[in-house]
Amino acid sequence: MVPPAEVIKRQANEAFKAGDYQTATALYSHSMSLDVDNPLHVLNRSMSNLKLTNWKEAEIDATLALTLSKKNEPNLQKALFRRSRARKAQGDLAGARADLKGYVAHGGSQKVADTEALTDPLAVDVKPSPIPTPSTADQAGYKIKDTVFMGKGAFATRNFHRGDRILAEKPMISLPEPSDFKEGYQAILSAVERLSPKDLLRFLSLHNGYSAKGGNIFIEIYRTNVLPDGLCDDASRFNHSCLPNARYSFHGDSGRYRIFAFTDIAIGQEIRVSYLSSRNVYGSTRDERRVRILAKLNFTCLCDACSLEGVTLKASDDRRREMLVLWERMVKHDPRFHGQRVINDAVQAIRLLREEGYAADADDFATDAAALCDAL
Ligand SMILES: C[S@@+](CC[C@H](N)C(=O)[O-])C[C@H]1O[C@@H](n2cnc3c(N)ncnc32)[C@H](O)[C@@H]1O
Repeated sequence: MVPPAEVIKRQANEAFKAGDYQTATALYSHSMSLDVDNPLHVLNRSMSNLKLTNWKEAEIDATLALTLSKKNEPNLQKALFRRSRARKAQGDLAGARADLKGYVAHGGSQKVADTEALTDPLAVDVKPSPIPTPSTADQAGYKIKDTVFMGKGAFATRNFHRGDRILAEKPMISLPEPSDFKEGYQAILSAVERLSPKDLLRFLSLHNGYSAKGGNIFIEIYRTNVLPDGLCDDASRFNHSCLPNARYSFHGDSGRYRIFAFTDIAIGQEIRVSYLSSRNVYGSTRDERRVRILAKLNFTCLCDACSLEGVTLKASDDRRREMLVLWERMVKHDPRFHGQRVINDAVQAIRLLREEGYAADADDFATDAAALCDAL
């Protein structure tokens, strides 16, 4: 298995070769953080910072590379050479000259040093990085930004009506649910290794909910953000709520994840989906949901329903307990004997869903009641 830091550095080098220095610099920052004692990451980042004319950052990177390189002569030469260019560009001519001297002392070419001393760093070929294309989010009517307690989340930038489609996004990684973990593990690593440098950077910027436990960063990020059949850039940013105002589903024909509004959603409101299947949400008490979410997803739910206390929490738990009983009774009803009772149960369940502020699944109860009555 190639260590994640190596995979990331390799893709950073690809971005660098393609002239995408922004992506390269950001990827080197990630690879450095995973392999802190290896000077190559920061040495390479000093070069991409030079390309971006980030002189101060390039100087700092080269200085760190010098410290980490110890007695590695080729690295020392490169670091001193790069730092001399960064220093010269900042007007520190004495510092730049001293670095070039050091470069020669560590085996660098005197002729190259003499030429460098005369070169104007601003005249060095600096290719502009490609202009970023607007993300799906900018066009769709939602914005990914910081929440108070849940990291980032998606917020409406226009009013949505119930039933509106909020997002349709092709997954960055599409993988069927693995049948066994070992096989899944390898498939995830291979899929991450195949990502383009830009997608790898997007992947690495996703939330990691498992980092405190160590392990492989690719697997951790994948586990935190995976939807039933893959992982998306934007869809994976929508937070969970036990009172969701939207839902996601995979649309096989277009190969896209789609998110639809369950309720009207006003500008500025956070759009939240449910990570659990419906009955596990509307049919469970706060404590049951917390246990399930912690075990399956490794976080403690802080949604509005889970943040209730005292009598309002008890009322919510009671409603959800009753909804589960109604649901279980409905599926067990024999329509030949219990036609009216089925309808009463469906009406009561829908009333409880409304009281709870749970916008989904009323149609499930209604459809089941209709199907049972039809069988009478
Ligand atoms: C798929 S990510 C969602 C986007 C994430 N908030 C981010 O910053 O990118 C899942 C993570 O978001 C946070 N999260 C989502 N819903 C939450 C909730 N209801 N309560 C607390 N944290 C939540 C948890 O840290 C979880 O591991």
